[in-house]
Amino acid sequence: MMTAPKPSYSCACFYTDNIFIQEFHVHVLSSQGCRTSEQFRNVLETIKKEVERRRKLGEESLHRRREISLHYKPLYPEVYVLQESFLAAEFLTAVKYSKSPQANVEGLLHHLHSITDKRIYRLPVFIPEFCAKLVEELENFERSDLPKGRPNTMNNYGILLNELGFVDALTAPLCEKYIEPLTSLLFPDWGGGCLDSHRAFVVKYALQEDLDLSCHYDNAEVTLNVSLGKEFTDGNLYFSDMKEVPVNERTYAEVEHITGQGILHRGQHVHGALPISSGERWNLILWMRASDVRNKCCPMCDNEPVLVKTLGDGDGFTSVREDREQTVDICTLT
Ligand SMILES: O=C(O)CCC(=O)C(=O)O
Ligand SMILES: [Fe+2]
Repeated sequence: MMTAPKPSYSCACFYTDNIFIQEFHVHVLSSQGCRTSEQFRNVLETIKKEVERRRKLGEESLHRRREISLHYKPLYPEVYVLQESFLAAEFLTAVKYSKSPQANVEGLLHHLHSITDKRIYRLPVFIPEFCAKLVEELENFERSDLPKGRPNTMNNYGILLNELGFVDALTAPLCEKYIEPLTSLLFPDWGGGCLDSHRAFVVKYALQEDLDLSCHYDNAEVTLNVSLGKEFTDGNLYFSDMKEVPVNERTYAEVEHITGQGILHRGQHVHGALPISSGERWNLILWMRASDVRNKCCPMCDNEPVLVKTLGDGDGFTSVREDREQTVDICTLT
């Protein structure tokens, strides 16, 4: 029996809510108002443009992917295929422990560094040589005149790794074989044991470009953020609390970047990044999704998702009913 490729879905709130207004460094819902009519008009215009951009996102991404696969010549083809030699020894030990029959969270915590009591964990992930090569590869791509998809409206200089072909042989096996054993112990209550898709991108900060990242939560159940270098000062991450904690009750913890080391946190943990004051900062971000969790409650609007079929990768929602219909259609044809 043949099955068609699985359709992708976003929640309808992607086309109405959580739109970042650069001028005020805030995310707004389409229904929120402003103080002056001029502000309101500007905000409306920004929202209109952003909604338009989001609607075309899937199609444009597929177009870029095709162009890149036809015309881009990688500098280091080997960085697209995960090898254990890219991974830090401490990471491999933590993964091995997590896969062992006696593994439990207390035991795993001996292999990680807990940052405060906020369920934020640091551990070495990549060896520095791999980080340097990956950044060089991405710089090479940046120099090409091929089209580039940016991660989101808060980040204008990062790169979407799926468009370059990094998912199948690098980030997917990294998530499935190495990260999930850890997250299933650390975040079982957030789908850490049933992560089934992810969005992979790099963020880049430099003096004439983006310097910092406003406070936000991710469209993810669990996030891994790995520092890739290069040389920079400041730019620490900061974490407050889960998004449901009232703003006046939130406390903040700052987290430094160390090349090759990753920070694992819950996607709904509110966080941001302070401005760098010199150099260039690159980080690999994996927004990992669990359809079991998000199918019940969309992490961006906190409602049961209203599924909208999208081109491209979608946001990790699945539809049991549609998938069944999809299989039936093809069977009828063959
Ligand atoms: O700047 C960073 O390293 C954080 C990036 C981040 O939080 C995100 O893209 O979701
Ligand atoms: Fe984030």
